[in-house]
Amino acid sequence: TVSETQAPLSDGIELVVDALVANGIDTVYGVVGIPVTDVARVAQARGMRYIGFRHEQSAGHAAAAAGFLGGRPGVCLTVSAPGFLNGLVATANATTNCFPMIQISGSSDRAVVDLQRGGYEELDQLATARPLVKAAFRVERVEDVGLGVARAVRTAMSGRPGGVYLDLPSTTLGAAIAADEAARSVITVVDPAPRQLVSLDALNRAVEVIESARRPLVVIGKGVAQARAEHVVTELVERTGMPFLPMSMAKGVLPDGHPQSVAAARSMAIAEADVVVLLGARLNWLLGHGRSPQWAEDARFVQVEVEPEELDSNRPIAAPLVGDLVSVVGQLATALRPGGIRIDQGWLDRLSEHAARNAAKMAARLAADVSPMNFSTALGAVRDVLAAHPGTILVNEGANALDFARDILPMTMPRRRLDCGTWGVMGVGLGYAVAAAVETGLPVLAIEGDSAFGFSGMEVETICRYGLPVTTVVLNNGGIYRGDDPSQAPPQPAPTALSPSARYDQLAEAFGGSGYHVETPTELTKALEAAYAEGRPAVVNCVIDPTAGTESGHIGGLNPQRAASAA
Ligand SMILES: Cc1ncc(Cc2csc(CCOP(=O)(O)OP(=O)(O)O)c2C)c(N)n1
Ligand SMILES: [Mg+2]
Repeated sequence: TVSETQAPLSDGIELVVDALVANGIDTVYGVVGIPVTDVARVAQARGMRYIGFRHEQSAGHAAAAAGFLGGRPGVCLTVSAPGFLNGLVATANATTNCFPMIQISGSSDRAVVDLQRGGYEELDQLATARPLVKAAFRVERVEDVGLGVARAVRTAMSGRPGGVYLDLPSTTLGAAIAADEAARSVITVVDPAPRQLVSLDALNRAVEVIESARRPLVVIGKGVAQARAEHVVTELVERTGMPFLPMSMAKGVLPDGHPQSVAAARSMAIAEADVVVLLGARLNWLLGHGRSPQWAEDARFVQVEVEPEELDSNRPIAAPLVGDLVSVVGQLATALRPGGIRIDQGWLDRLSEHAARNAAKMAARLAADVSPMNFSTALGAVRDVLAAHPGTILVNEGANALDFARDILPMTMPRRRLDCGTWGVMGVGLGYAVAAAVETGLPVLAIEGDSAFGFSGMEVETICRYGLPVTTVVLNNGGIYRGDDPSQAPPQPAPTALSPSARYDQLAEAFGGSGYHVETPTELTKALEAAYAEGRPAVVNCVIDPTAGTESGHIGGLNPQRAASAA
């Protein structure tokens, strides 16, 4: 309360909300509790959306997805210690994925924590977060809250985007400050991700390398989707005629059906390319570290990358271009002369023939009349429904559920696919789905392995509580990778086993959503069409042949190669 004479007061809780609003943040994803519940209340009172989750990891994944989709940091709000730790997985994953997000967490009284006196939810959260995120800041003084938020916004967005941790002790949140001083302390960040162009020397070097190519290949990474660089990348690809390969979350930057896409001939394109142009794509494990035999020993790499230290991480980069993708790809597209690259037409023809053969083999698998369904026949039905709803945002996780869906479900627009990403994290699904629906208002289709679904399954209640247009399809093969793994010690279930007759559809019904249990492609098609027509929360329990999967999907080779047991 304010007496007649006293100047109006604000406090840390009001101030953190003022600072978020001043920086264009309109949504907070979180789980409330001590000491942040009033932050969520004040956010709502200020006209922001607060989306309350069942687990902080999903709230954090939602904030990360909001950052990827929305072009400004997503914000996750967590309570101290265990809530902070639950959210930290998502902030670390956002950092690995280069998605801009801020995890704001309450923390316990420093005076007690630093003397380890056994305080409530005692943990040095700043020290815990620092090694796992792009940057971590703590605000001790209430007058610095605006500065802390501004630093978090700029750090999350600039250079290589990532996850930033902002620690707000309960004492800071509760501290009073004169309202006029509070207003003056708020900082609105100007141009959080400034343009960065390359020098003429660097540009000419890259032009020389690219124009020397006979078998060039453009690899489009999710950084292009994140940077909203689809227009300049389309110009570069179509002006030069170079074939391109999209990484999974870059699908749709150019439509998957584009004549220059060589996704269906990926291995051949990678093995035979003599000049590789990496656009917002890192030569990490997802690209075999750029090593032979997957890649040609003498291939030369041009890399457009905002983080200089990424260059040469796996292969020497013949022409490094350090800057932001929109600026640098625009410079490159202009500098490359039409017809300046003499691409080997015979190579292009062989790639097209190979891609057409692979596409025909896939089409046969999708149309196979088998029962029970397998991944191909189920996803063949999904593919046809998705084609009728091109604006859909697709969320996808699992092992086989991921690998088959990535190859079978084409994307035609950028930022319409969200999946396990660079870290291969299970548990992103429903958090990503919530953010996709909240941020875009578009229909969301989550294609989930049954194990992957379980990591965030309770968020079905969140989806139902907000009435979001999210349809979750559980590809239920009764296990992690497959459902027929023999147990080493019956009657114990095998380590990979899940309930073979689980009815995930009934979870939706428990919270007022629609549930569908399907065993054929026709039933799956009908369920999806009904869910789209309703535009409300739905879970489709899709029975898949338990023998249909392979251990670890396409990356089984990463498991330990056990020489002893092979002997
Ligand atoms: C946080 C975390 N914990 C465990 C794992 C290890 C894993 C990789 S893929 C996967 C699930 C595979 O089963 P699912 O039923 O979803 O898919 P399918 O192959 O179609 O049967 C697990 C548990 C990862 N990557 N992340
Ligand atoms: Mg499974």
